[in-house]
Amino acid sequence: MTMVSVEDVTVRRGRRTVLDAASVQFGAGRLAVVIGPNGAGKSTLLDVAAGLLPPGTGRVLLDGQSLSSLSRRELAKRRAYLPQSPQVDWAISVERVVALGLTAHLPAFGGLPATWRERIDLALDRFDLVDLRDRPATQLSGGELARVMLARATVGDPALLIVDEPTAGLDPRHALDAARRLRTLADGGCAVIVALHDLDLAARIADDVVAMKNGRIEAHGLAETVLTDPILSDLYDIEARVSRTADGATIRFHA
Ligand SMILES: Nc1ncnc2c1ncn2[C@@H]1O[C@H](COP(=O)(O)OP(=O)(O)OP(=O)(O)O)[C@@H](O)[C@H]1O
Repeated sequence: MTMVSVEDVTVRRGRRTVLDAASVQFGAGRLAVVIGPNGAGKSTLLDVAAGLLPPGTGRVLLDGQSLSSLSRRELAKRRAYLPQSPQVDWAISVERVVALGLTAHLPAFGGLPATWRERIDLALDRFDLVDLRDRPATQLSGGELARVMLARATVGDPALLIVDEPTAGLDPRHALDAARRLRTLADGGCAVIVALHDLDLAARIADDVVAMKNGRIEAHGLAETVLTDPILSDLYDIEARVSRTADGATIRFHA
């Protein structure tokens, strides 16, 4: 079943068209990576798919229902969204930040049910945060905070997870680890949409790739059909060479 369907969506910012008649579908149990140069419109597409930016024209459906018809709580229960460079504005413990990811699922009043505590423990463990649970989130390194935000986004087991550059600032071990977690979530049935600049990582984890440039979707489909020399060379205006490896591909650019 298709989870998210972006249908002929155009978004304008001022006089500029930053998303131009974009149509693409994201399926349950699949991990789609959105690639493209700076300013291509990746974050705009993610914002539209997350229901955070209303399309100027066109529509976005989640399991056949228009996103604009869903209540904010219903949307928050079903999809999690993690923006590029998220911030924490005041001192709050790591554990509390992760617990915020459950807000839409919890009763509006009363204590935290025990089952949800287990979920928080699991999320902390998954992202290697157990030792940091009582630390103020304002006192973490950029990479530690990125892991906390991934834990928050995934603690409620969303059906749709949208993540903008989740590995920026992560060291190689934690970047690979975060990418594997996203892969595992997709394998468990979640529709995962990730914007990534790291194309080698994209080749490792993606089922599908959406290639964007100048607000347009230039190509989309199975990762191996999009991550090719001609498509990447056109996309980035620099010669690209893709070498297939056992667990994905290595992509090199030549000036
Ligand atoms: N709030 C805004 N007002 C006006 N223009 C904007 C706004 N946000 C984004 N844009 C423009 O829209 C275009 C697409 O931006 P977007 O953030 O979607 O690109 P991106 O592919 O995610 O880029 P990057 O790889 O640099 O994160 C860019 O040209 C950007 O300057």
